[in-house]
Amino acid sequence: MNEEISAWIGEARWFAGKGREWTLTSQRRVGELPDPPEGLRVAIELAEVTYADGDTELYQLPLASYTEPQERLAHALVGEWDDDDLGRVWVYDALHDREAMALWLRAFDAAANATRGLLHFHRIPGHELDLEAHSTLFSGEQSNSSVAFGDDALMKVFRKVTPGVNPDIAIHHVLTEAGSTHVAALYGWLDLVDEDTDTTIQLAMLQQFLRTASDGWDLALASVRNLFAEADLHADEVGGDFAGEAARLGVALAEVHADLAGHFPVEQRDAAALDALASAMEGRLDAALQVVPALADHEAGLRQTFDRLRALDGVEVQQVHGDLHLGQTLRTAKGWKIVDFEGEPAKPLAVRLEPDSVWRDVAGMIRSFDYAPRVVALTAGADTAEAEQIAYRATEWAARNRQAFLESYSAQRGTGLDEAASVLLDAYLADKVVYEAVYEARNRPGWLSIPLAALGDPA
Ligand SMILES: Nc1ncnc2c1ncn2[C@@H]1O[C@H](COP(=O)(O)OP(=O)(O)O)[C@@H](O)[C@H]1O
Ligand SMILES: O=P(O)(O)O[C@H]1O[C@H](CO)[C@@H](O[C@H]2O[C@H](CO)[C@@H](O)[C@H](O)[C@H]2O)[C@H](O)[C@H]1O
Repeated sequence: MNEEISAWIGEARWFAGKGREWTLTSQRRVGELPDPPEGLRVAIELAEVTYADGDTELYQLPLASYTEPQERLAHALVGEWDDDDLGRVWVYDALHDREAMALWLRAFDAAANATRGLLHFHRIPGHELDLEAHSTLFSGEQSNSSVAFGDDALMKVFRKVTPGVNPDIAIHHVLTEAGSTHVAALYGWLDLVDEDTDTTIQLAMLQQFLRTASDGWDLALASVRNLFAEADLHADEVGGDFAGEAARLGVALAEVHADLAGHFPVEQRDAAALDALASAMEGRLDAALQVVPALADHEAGLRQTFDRLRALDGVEVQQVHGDLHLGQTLRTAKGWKIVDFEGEPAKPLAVRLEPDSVWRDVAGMIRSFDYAPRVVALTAGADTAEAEQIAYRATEWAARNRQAFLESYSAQRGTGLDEAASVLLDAYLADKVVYEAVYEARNRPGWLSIPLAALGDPA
């Protein structure tokens, strides 16, 4: 059984340890969903993975064990073994299984704030769940697993879990209660509460499903393709101009930042904190240079950018998104929504809840405005003459949308981009480019030229 579970984890999209040496060091059942039909058990298990260097990670595995094989779930089979209680069982990834997901939804609905053993189901009043809705598991490269229930609700099951507050739930909770129009409303969440060890692990989040929304990244790519198809026109002249949307995104982000500032602590950090921030950025550059040697051509300029932080007196910090890019935005008929407030998955939970500068989020979005035209240009396959023209237009598209976004963000916030803010923004932009260079080298080497191009010509 352990080998089958290990093989399945190793292949899973959400497993963060691909390419590293690891073993499954423990697995425990922490709860079962109530009222299953005869011949089915839906259990939530936690699997501990230990890496060769001693690091450990905990993964959530919701498993549906049937006493009969289920042909319809053949694609989601984890394994087949003898179980102490049920005898021979066929075990499937429960998220693919409509029967199992219906039980999960009913458990959320059963009673406000019900407790089932260690599992605590929390509900926010005000929305009646559609219990007849069929579940559909989202496909795609995601860190977690999301399941839609008809067009009513979306449940995100966190895969890599750690004790403590999950920022995605905490932030959605606060913004929902604040009546923010820029997030999908939170309907509920599931905690695993271990009173013996006094720890809580947040396992899942149930929220409004934005069924008709379009992904911001896809919309941006469509706009760029429109521009590239019109050889003689400029970004402001083609039908698919994105600047209006970029401006609306700026307003949405400023409003979200204002709501977050109203409900989480806002702190003033001194010059020593800025020194530490600059050192952290330099440290990330040092590590990145080992992975992407081409960064060495830009090292001096990057170090100067980080160093400029040390000349500032202080910085205001607050709760931010932490990992913002166009792929975390959804355009609905009613405006832009921002999703996935989990922060950078690679960072520990406690760090992700630490306040940061709003300019980190602004930098994240600006990087996306640079990526979109360059991604289209990379796949355009143009000859040399055309490539020059396309590169020019890519720069034009990025600059136009960056400006529209920044202007509307600053206007909504009521503060312009003063000198201190420019220094911060430049540092966060540089830090993100360094992060992206490593990300692309590891995950999409064909796209490494995108962050490198953002650093300009080598010094
Ligand atoms: N409330 C929602 N309604 C519809 N789609 C959503 C909603 N929230 C997120 N999504 C989409 O689901 C996918 C995964 O969401 P995300 O929060 O980024 O998950 P992950 O943590 O797994 O990266 C993304 O494509 C996102 O656009
Ligand atoms: O969505 P995640 O939190 O998993 O973020 C990671 O993957 C992103 C890619 O999907 C990556 O974003 C980079 O590529 C995007 C285009 O695919 C681009 O819009 C972003 O600006 C760029 O940073 C992100 O960096 C990484 O953390």
